[in-house]
Amino acid sequence: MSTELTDAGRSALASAGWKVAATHAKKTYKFRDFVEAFGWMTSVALVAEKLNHHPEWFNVYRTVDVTLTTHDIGGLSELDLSLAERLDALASSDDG
Ligand SMILES: C[C@H](O)[C@H](O)[C@H]1CNC2=NC(N)=NC(=O)C2=N1
Repeated sequence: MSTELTDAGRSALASAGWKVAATHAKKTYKFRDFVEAFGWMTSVALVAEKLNHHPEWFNVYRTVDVTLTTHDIGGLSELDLSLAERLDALASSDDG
């Protein structure tokens, strides 16, 4: 069973630009074009498989809306914070 995210963890998500709600966190990523968006999603897919924790997302052209939540606790867990950190790191490594 995952552990519920602490208040400090919630603050960390908010500071990183995530919109934090009671049961989930959301962020919109915007890339240069569809290929960059989809490339990022492909990298994220491999990380998500490794973590066994997967984003809920919606892609239109160069925009990806992401929601993070942990089903087995019906809310945010430490796994969501770990995944968020990976998503942000992969998105900033796409900058150049
Ligand atoms: C059985 C398997 O461990 C679970 O379904 C995993 C897979 N990926 C998951 N991803 C997310 N975001 N939340 C989960 O609770 C979750 N659970």
